Amino acid sequence: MMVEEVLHRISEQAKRKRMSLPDHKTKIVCTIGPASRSREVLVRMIQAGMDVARLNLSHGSFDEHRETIRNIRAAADDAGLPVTILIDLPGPKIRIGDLAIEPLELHKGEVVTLTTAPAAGDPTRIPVEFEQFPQLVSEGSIIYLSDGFLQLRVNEVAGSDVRATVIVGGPLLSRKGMSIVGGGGVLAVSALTDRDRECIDFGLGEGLDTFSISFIERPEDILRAREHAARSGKTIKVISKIERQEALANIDGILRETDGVMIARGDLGVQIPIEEVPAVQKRIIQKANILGRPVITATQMLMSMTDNIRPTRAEVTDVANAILDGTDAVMLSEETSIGKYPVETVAMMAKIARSTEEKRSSIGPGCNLLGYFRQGKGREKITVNDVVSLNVIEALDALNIRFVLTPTRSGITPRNISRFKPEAWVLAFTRNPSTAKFLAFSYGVRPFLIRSEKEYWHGAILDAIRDWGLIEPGERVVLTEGVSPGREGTDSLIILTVD
Ligand SMILES: Nc1ncnc2c1ncn2[C@@H]1O[C@H](COP(=O)(O)OP(=O)(O)OP(=O)(O)O)[C@@H](O)[C@H]1O
Ligand SMILES: CC(=O)C(=O)O
Ligand SMILES: [K+]
Ligand SMILES: [Mg+2]
Repeated sequence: MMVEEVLHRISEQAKRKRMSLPDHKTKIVCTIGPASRSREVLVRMIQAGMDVARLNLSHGSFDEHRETIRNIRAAADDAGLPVTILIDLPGPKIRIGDLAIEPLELHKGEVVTLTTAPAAGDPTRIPVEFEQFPQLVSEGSIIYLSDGFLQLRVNEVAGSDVRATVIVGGPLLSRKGMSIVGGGGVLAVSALTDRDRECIDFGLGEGLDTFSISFIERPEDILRAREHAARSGKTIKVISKIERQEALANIDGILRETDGVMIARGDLGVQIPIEEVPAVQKRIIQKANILGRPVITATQMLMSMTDNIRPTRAEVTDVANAILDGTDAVMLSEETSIGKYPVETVAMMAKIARSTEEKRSSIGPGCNLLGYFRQGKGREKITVNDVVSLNVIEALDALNIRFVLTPTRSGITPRNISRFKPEAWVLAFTRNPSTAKFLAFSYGVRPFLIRSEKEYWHGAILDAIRDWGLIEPGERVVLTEGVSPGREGTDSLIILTVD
């Protein structure tokens, strides 16, 4: 009965369309906003390759996001493809409020007033949604707006008003972020704010369990989020957004505690010298790969496609380089939330990913992860699971195998294989919906939800993939399994020839 049940479930997933896998393995995360929240656009984005829909709770109301969540679920059903929803928490970011006229054009040399007093309707005053703001700046402070695209220099502080001269002008939109350099004020707010807790409750209420925490400082910030969810009896998956200096100083502890990590280059590029971003990106990707944590490279990847149908060469190269560095996922922000070409941008991402992945082996690995584990430091701390994943990679290469089948509870086994960025697909079979959802962030992993007991998995899984037409008769596949009694996790691999 168990076997029938699993077959029924898997074939249900496959029946909608004859099972096919994408032509690329890099996962694509898209920020959903006014340009993309309709069911119709979402279906096309999913078909173009969107794996994860990101809702940035810094923007929009709970009601709006609730409707967007409904649309995403309906669109995923329409497309017959899985989509994971990521809730991005606002964090302690100082933002400007809603502008009376949008965009507000700031001109070089002009003097503007930023104010924490109600400024509604007065187009000459820019509201700031942070009461202590005037205390954080003083004459000479530099204020960066909108990820540093706009710059102001403070002339004077008068009560709740701050007057500043525009050094670098341009269009300003509502609710853009602000970053202050110089001024003596210290921003002493925890990475997990009260608003973040409300947003976690909102997400849990919508049946979601994957959250990204903005401006994480240290591992304790992750624990606070986990504890908050635990009060409602829930377990959550946390993606730590690395976007400030303190997080870089604590990166090893953060990576150990977190489920996944995002290189949030928008804020990071203002919080640290911008020229250090490329090296930081490579270092975080390497560390995340070693620990088998999925890593997302985010912000400005195809920025010019917000307005144009074609990206720049530099942007295409940036996406390709992040993939060669070993990123699991790439993310789109403005491009899909407010851009003119959300669907085309996703399709472009997918095209760059396919082409880059095809050439990865001839270009050579960005970081030598295999070497790390086979000699040097990785050798000392090696686990049984590490050894199994290394043996899987060896078998895939030596025998030219196209599929690894991994029954999994926590997702560790497919993630540990995926971190080597193999050419084979990792098909992960799990009974845990949360595990299946979170594997959407891992390179080259396709999760399937099953209901059967472990003993019945092998036959059922093989039957199902044969039915899908993914595997040719006579083809070899790798299957991982846990056989040690009383020990959790994978400790064995089998090389099976499909009849
Ligand atoms: N739900 C939304 N409603 C309206 N506009 C949105 C929404 N989500 C995103 N946007 C727009 O897209 C822009 C880019 O999105 P993004 O998620 O990068 O935000 P951000 O303001 O840079 O903040 P963060 O640092 O948290 O990412 C936002 O600044 C905003 O203008
Ligand atoms: C994504 C994000 O928060 C950033 O790039 O700053
Ligand atoms: K955010
Ligand atoms: Mg940010």
